[in-house]
Amino acid sequence: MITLRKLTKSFGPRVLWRDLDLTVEPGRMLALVGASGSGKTTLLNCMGLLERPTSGQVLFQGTDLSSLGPARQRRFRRDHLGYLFQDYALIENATVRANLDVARRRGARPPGRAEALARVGLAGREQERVHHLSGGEQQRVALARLIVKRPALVLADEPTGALDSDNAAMVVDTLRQLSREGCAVVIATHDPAVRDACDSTRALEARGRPEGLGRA
Ligand SMILES: Nc1ncnc2c1ncn2[C@@H]1O[C@H](COP(=O)(O)OP(=O)(O)OP(=O)(O)O)[C@@H](O)[C@H]1O
Repeated sequence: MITLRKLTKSFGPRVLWRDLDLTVEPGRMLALVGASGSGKTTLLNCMGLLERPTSGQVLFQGTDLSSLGPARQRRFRRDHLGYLFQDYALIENATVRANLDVARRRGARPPGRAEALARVGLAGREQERVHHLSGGEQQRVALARLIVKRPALVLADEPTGALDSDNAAMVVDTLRQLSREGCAVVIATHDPAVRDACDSTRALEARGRPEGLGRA
């Protein structure tokens, strides 16, 4: 379970969000929505410890992640966190197999590589180089990487933004399957179909101007 407590993020005088409280339980999918620039990516990055909030806490299974030292933060990312991006974020000049092996944890239980690839419709494609695959196939590799990793928390940033409807449905179905297996899933999205497939929605407000300046 991940809990945000009174989380605030500012860039200079500009407050993106203030005193945000949020909990995502295992087995649940949350859609983060809001206008472009409302801070969805920044919020995911704070949850994934890629960025520091200005104030507040990010609690994972009761531990305040922002209070951990760099080594324990790295371990959290390695052991518990899975990311899914619009641009796939794979090692492009490596094989499908190598991309999955990076994620697989030592001593991990099945599903293994072959089963994960079968689940995303890429059975037998282990030896292919990622840069030879289509965009939709690359996102399927990224999904297979999540399946072999089985993270407790998946943060997905516009994961269907560049995909056709079949591949988008594969993304939603796979994230739903991961949530059924106990994962907490947070998806930043502009896609109403993805939002509707989630259990709940959190809308971030667009706050274009520095606080205290009022409306034009
Ligand atoms: N390091 C930074 N320094 C200053 N401003 C930043 C920084 N990172 C993000 N921002 C600003 O914060 C705002 C929120 O950005 P963010 O990418 O989180 O929005 P978003 O809701 O994900 O947008 P989109 O839907 O277009 O992806 C933007 O105006 C962006 O320019």
